[in-house]
Amino acid sequence: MAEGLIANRLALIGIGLIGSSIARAARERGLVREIVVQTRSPATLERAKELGLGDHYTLDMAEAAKDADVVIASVPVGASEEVAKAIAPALKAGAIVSDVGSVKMSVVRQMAPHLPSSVHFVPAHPIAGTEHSGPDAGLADLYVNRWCILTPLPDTDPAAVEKLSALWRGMGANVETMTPEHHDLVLAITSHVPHLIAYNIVGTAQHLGEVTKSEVIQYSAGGFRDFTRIAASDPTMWRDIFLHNKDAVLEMLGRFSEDLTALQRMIRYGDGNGLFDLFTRTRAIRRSIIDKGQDAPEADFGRHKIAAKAET
Ligand SMILES: NC(=O)c1ccc[n+]([C@@H]2O[C@H](COP(=O)([O-])OP(=O)(O)OC[C@H]3O[C@@H](n4cnc5c(N)ncnc54)[C@H](O)[C@@H]3O)[C@@H](O)[C@H]2O)c1
Ligand SMILES: O=C(O)C(=O)C[C@]1(C(=O)O)C=C[C@@H](O)C=C1
Repeated sequence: MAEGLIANRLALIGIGLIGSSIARAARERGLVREIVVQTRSPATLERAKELGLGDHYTLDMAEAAKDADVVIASVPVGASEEVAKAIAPALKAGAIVSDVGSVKMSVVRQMAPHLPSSVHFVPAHPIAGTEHSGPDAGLADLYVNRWCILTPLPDTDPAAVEKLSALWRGMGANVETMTPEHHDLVLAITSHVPHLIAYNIVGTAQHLGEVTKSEVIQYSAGGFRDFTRIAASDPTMWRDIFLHNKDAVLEMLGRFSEDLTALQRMIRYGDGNGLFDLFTRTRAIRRSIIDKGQDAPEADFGRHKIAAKAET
């Protein structure tokens, strides 16, 4: 295989923000020889063709998976089982099957039982995205210097894990491996709960606007705007994330609510020192995240801290 080439045929099931970013990055960096694009709507498939995202196009998942060395599902996590069932009969022996879902335990549960033992299943999650969706939203450099977490099962062939890692590294990502359980706990606090809070505060502001007939939304200042960018994210994707990472999200939300109540008390009882101390600590943490570069390889996922806390 030519230098830089990781696979001959890459099949992309789903060609939205994440799938089309993979297509663009893999093509631009010469990581695969051919790309097969699958999506369920003829209009999106036509758009993918216009954008030149692949070499072959189909609406049929099994047709796409046939003869592929690597198949990556980039669909809402709730559709994972449907994908596994559809592609399973068409997969060639030795193929790598992966995904990009924001939740990992549920994806493993949905997909693993349907995949033949002759293929290698290596679930993955690039920690990179935007609030936009669809094939036009993809970016060739979306994964550069971002983390991609792989959650292989204990009996997964290390060579397959290494091949998928090489593909993600080839797209510019830093690759980390962890268990699906640990992934779901970490992402609940770093990604899922923040999205829930953003969705919620926009809802609260809108409700307030309706009740008082004031202009809450119209005059929302920089803080609200910065804080709520992610509330514009895709409703299907986020509905599925919350339904499929229920336990970890509820665990982190419980902790968040307790901390919020503590803040509420400080305000109620005029505990200025308490507020000042907390804001001083959080400012230092937030600044260190920016200084380190959130996605730099040295950054720590805080996994030990979170795991230790969750076990208490
Ligand atoms: N958007 C992000 O920031 C981000 C980041 C990392 C991972 N992810 C994960 O990537 C996956 C795809 O997200 P995206 O942002 O590319 O979404 P998207 O909406 O841009 O694209 C979704 C694709 O999946 C297809 N699809 C939707 N429902 C389907 C179904 N029921 N059956 C088959 N195909 C279906 C759509 O036709 C489209 O091709 C999700 O699992 C999400 O959790 C998203
Ligand atoms: O930047 C954004 O818009 C994102 O929400 C990206 C983000 C995140 O929370 O960091 C969202 C979901 C993914 O699973 C991975 C990345």
